Amino acid sequence: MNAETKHPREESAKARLDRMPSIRTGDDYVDSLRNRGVTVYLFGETVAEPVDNPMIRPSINALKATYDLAISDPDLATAHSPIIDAPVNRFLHIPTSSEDLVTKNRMQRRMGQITGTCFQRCAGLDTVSVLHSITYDIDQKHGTAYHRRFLDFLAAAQRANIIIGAGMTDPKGDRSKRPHEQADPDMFLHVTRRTERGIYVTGAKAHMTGGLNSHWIAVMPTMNLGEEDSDYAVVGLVPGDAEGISYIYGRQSCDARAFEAGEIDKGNARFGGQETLTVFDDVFIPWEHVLMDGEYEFAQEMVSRFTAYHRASYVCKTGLGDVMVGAAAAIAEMNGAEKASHIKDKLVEMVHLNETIFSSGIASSHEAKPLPSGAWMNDSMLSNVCKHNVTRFPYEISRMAQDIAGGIVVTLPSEADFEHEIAGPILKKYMKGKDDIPVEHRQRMLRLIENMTLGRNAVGYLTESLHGAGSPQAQRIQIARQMDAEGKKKLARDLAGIRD
Ligand SMILES: Cc1cc2nc3c(=O)[nH]c(=O)nc-3n(C[C@H](O)[C@H](O)[C@H](O)COP(=O)(O)OP(=O)(O)OC[C@H]3O[C@@H](n4cnc5c(N)ncnc54)[C@H](O)[C@@H]3O)c2cc1C
Repeated sequence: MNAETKHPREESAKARLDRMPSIRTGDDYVDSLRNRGVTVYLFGETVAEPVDNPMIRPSINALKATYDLAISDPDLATAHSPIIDAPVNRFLHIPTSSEDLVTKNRMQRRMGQITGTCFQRCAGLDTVSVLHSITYDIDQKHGTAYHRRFLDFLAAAQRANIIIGAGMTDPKGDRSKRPHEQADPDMFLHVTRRTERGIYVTGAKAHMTGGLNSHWIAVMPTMNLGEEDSDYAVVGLVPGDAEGISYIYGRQSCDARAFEAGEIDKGNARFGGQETLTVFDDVFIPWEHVLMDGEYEFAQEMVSRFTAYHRASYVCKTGLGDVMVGAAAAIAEMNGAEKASHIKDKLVEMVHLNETIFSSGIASSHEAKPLPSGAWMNDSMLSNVCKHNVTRFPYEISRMAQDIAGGIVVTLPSEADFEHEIAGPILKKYMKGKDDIPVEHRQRMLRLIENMTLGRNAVGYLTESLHGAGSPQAQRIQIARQMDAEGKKKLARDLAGIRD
C-alpha cells in the first residue's frame, strides 16, 4: 500500500499536517477548527459546529489570543526552533536554556492578564517538552526509535503551528487500586491490541483542558506503573478528530449565561476555559505515532518531569491575579472606599501573594538544568513549591477581592432588570457608588469579580489552581522526596557541635 492509498487513520502526522494550511493568525486558528466533524456532547445533544456555539466559543477565543500574541509581541511569544531552524510559536518550542523557560513564564503571565482565564495551551507545551527527553532516554535503554518519531511529529506540528492537547489524567475508578486491579480495565487508557500497523487504545482522559480545541492529542500515563500494568504504559499522538474519539463537555459554574442576551452578566464575555472528558473507543494509533509501548519503568519519571514543567507553568495564574488586584482596586474606587487604610493594605497583601507565586515559578526556571536529550527542565523542588502556593493563594486573593467588592458581588440583579422600563431606573438609582462613575462600570466590575471567583473563570482561577497538575498532596509528596532531611539534620548537628 503506497502513501496515496493509505487509510487516513494510518497517515503520518507529517503528511496530514503538511496538507493542512499553516496557521498564522488567530483567525486562521478559528477557521482550522471548522468542519472537523468531531463528536461533542453538550446538554444531552451533539453539537453540530462547536466553533459557533456560544458556550464553547469563549474557550476558542482564549486559544486564539495565543496566536495573536505571537504576532503582536514576537519577542515574548515566539522562539527560534533548532528543530526546523525557524521561528515558532513559543507554545510549541522545546526549551533549550533556562532563559527559554523564564520567557515562557513571562508569556504565560501575559496571557493570563489578557484573557483572565485558562488559555489551555500550557499542558500541551509541557507534554512536548517532556516527550523530548523521555523518548530519548527510552531509546538509550531499549534501542527503540521513539525520539526520531517524536522529532518528526514536532517538526510537522511546528510548521503547521497547531494546538496539542495533553491527555494525562485517567478517570482512575477506585483510587486504592492499580490500573490492572480495577474492576473495569478502561478506568485507565490502555492498549487493547497490537497489529503490524499499530496499536488500538481504549479508555478516557478526564478534565482535558482545551480538549476539542486541540488539533492533536498526546496521551500518556498518569502515574507510576508496574510490570502488570505494561498495557497502560502507552504514549501516543492522535489527531483530535480520529475515528473513535468523542468529547463530553464539562459544565462550568454559571456557564448557561453564555446563552443569555447581553454581555454584562457573563462577567468576561470574550474568554473562557474548556475541559472535556475525552473518550477513546478502540482508537487506532499507527506505530509512527507511538512513543511508548510497555516501557512501564519510565512512567514515573515521565510524570515527574511533566510536573516539574507544568507546576511552574501555573505562574499563568499570576496574570489572572493581576486582573483580580486591578478589579479589587477599581471596585474600591467605584465604591469610594479606596482611601481606607485596610483596603490599601489588602491590595498590598493580594500583590504579595501573587508575586510569591511568580517568584517561586520563575526561580524554578532560572534554576533549570539540561537533560541528556538537550531539553532544559525546571528545578523540580521550586516548581512544586510554586504549584503548592497556587493551590492556596488565589483563594485568599479571591476572598480579599470579594471582601473589598461588598455583598453586592453576589446579589446584583440581572442585566435585563437594569434595562427594564420600571425596575431599570430604580436599579440605576440604588446601584450607584461614587457619583461620577457610571453604574454600568460598577456592574461590569462586580460581574468580572463574580466570574473569576464564583463563575465560569473560577474554574481556571481557583479549582484548576487546586487540582490541575496534581492535587496539593501530590506536591507535598514531591517536596518530601527532595527535601533531604538527613542533609539538613547534618547541618544542624554540625552547628550544635554534635559529633557521631
Ligand atoms: C480545570 C482542570 C483542568 C485540568 N486539565 C487537565 C489536562 O489538560 N490534562 C490532564 O491530563 N489533566 C488535567 N486535569 C486533571 C488534574 O491533573 C487532576 O484533577 C488531578 O491530578 C487530580 O486528579 P482527580 O481530579 O482525579 O482527583 P482525585 O485523584 O480523585 O483526588 C481527589 C483527592 O483524593 C486524594 N487522593 C486521590 N487518590 C488517592 C490515593 N490513592 N491515596 C490517597 N489520597 C488520594 C487527592 O490527594 C485529592 O485530595 C485538570 C483538572 C482541572 C480541575
